[in-house]
Amino acid sequence: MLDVTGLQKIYPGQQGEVEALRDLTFDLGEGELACLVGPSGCGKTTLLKCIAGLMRPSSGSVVLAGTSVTGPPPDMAVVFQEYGRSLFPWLRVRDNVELPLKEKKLPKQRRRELSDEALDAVGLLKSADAYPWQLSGGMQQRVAIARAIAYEPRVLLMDEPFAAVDAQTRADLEDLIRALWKRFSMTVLFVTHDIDEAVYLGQRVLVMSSSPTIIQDDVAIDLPDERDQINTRGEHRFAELRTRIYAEIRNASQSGAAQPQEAGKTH
Ligand SMILES: Nc1ncnc2c1ncn2[C@@H]1O[C@H](COP(=O)(O)OP(=O)(O)OP(=O)(O)O)[C@@H](O)[C@H]1O
Repeated sequence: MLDVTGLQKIYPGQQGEVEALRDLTFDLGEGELACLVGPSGCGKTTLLKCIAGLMRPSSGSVVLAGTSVTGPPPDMAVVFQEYGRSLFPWLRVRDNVELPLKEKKLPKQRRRELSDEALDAVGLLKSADAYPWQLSGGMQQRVAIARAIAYEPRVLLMDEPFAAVDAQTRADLEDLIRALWKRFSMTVLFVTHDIDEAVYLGQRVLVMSSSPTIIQDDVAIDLPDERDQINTRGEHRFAELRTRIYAEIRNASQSGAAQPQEAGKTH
């Protein structure tokens, strides 16, 4: 579904070049929910921008459903961390959600159906006529998620989307993402620096090394599919998985890039 092969990104700089990504290779199957974690500054955002077609890699390729990504693909949506900057304050909630659908040139009635369904799915149908600034941070992020879902993407990319909300809201949004992923059968790539969040959400966690970056490990999350904030996080297996990933990230931060794992290898 999504194939990333040999991805490298070098930024030019006044004090020399920065090799943000060295050699990233992995693939996501249709309908998979994978999380990507790594130490601060390892290139998570850079990778997501390359996958979303917002930035050209220096070498390597991103292929979505057999087509090379050279610009924003039509069936991909992205949710960024900064919901405050991603919503237009002068547009009501519904108009924010429908804006990309207008760009898709969908007729008015279809736009309304999709925005109703998406706002209902995130529990905000009653706030459709409010302005973003009248809503809490968590509600604004739900609007951004509704906007992404209404677009009916095959692939949803999320870049640390819950970093700026409080712990309880974050837990609710995590459960919302898993519910939406099941309901809309999307392929989801979720970037986070929070290891517990990655283990709780994902079917798979890709661990990035420190910069210059490779995929250091690809961990299958063999927890039951039905997840629950209290019971799942209390499971012995949850603790084992988080400890393993935590140790890898700490080692990566201390020692720099490690040798790459075989692409797609799981444990
Ligand atoms: N436009 C740019 N020009 C030069 N260097 C850049 C640019 N954008 C990012 N970098 C560098 O590339 C590396 C990766 O940055 P990136 O923002 O992708 O990492 P990140 O993992 O998302 O960071 P964080 O965890 O702090 O959000 C960093 O060393 C950063 O300084």
